[in-house]
Amino acid sequence: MSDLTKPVLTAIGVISGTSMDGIDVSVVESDGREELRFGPGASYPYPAQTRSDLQALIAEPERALDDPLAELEVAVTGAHLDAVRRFIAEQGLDPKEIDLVGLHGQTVYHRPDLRFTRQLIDGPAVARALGIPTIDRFRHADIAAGGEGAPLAPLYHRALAHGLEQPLMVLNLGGVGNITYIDGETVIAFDTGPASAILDDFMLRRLGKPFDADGALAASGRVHEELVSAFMANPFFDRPAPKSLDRNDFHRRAKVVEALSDADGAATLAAFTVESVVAALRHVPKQPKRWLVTGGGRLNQHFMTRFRERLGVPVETVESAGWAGDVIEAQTFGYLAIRSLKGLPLSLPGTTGVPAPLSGGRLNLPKD
Ligand SMILES: Nc1ncnc2c1ncn2[C@@H]1O[C@H](COP(=O)(O)OP(=O)(O)OP(=O)(O)O)[C@@H](O)[C@H]1O
Ligand SMILES: CC(=O)N[C@H]1[C@@H]2OC[C@@H](O2)[C@@H](O)[C@@H]1O[C@H](C)C(=O)O
Repeated sequence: MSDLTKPVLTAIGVISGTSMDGIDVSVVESDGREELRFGPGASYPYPAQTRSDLQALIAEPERALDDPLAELEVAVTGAHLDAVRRFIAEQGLDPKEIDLVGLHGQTVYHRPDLRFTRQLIDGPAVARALGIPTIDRFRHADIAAGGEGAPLAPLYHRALAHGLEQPLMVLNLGGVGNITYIDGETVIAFDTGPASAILDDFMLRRLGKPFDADGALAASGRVHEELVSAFMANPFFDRPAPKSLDRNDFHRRAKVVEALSDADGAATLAAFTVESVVAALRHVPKQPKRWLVTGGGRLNQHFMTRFRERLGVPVETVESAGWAGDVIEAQTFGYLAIRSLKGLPLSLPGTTGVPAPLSGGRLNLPKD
């Protein structure tokens, strides 16, 4: 095992996001503060059976409250282990040079109001199998302290944004949307509302497709403005930050588009997402000078066009700042693993609502 007390560590970060499209893996080198270099990243799909078992669980996620989900956790952990092994082999990395692996795991149910969050991953098993220390359970300490437990990417966004013009808004369009507002020492973050997940579920239901490629269907439809207004009347959008969401929080309400055509339904759901992002401006002190968009939703041209029309300041993908949009979340959990090991905060009052800056994560040594 390497010397974990050295100032700069090399970590592999691993996450499977709420859209469950696969496992993202990336490598970062950092002192846990501003010093930051990132290497390659890659994504590995779940085995089909694991993915469909996860999808079945997500349809009734409250099961996670009293079911240990042991079998599914073994499958998810195995898929993570395979992904890390493949990544190390494909990238020609020397396992001895990897100090730490940060394992976010697969979120299956997130209910901060119940002080409950569940990510499937067995960090100790991965540490033993790889012979490398791992960090898992990134959200637990935050939730236990009364925080939202999410989003956790903001402190990584702050490190990336060092030296860029501010105030800067980073928007992650994953299954759920979340923003990080960065203005010097001020960091404000929260989940904005639905993003890709409601549109993905609609596409699957209506057309058997996993998502609306490039936003083409949404762009071809007509927005049902009354439904958008009714949706935006939800008190969530006025609720001050911090706030976080479960993947399925808006699904029942989004079913109101059921009577619309495929194109109009997609256009209306996309408009929900766009308006919920615009509503984020209610909860930040200044107008951002620039928005940088990450997450799979940045590839949806329709979203990007509508944001540019609605936000009135430059809106670009994170690639325009040299960041790697496909693996930024994996990098996040590599960086946060290093911070966890050093006892540095993973969340702040402005990012998750914890009473004071708080560290977290569980360290699993290979020989425990
Ligand atoms: N070419 C594309 N056109 C339109 N949408 C796309 C495209 N590629 C990906 N997406 C959208 O991005 C989604 C995946 O985004 P991402 O990988 O950021 O989600 P995630 O990391 O699982 O979510 P979260 O951040 O909520 O955990 C897909 O489900 C799809 O909706
Ligand atoms: C509980 C959970 O897994 N939340 C995810 C999800 O996906 C996007 C948004 O909702 C964000 O809150 C979070 O992920 C990112 C990586 C975060 O913690 O910053």
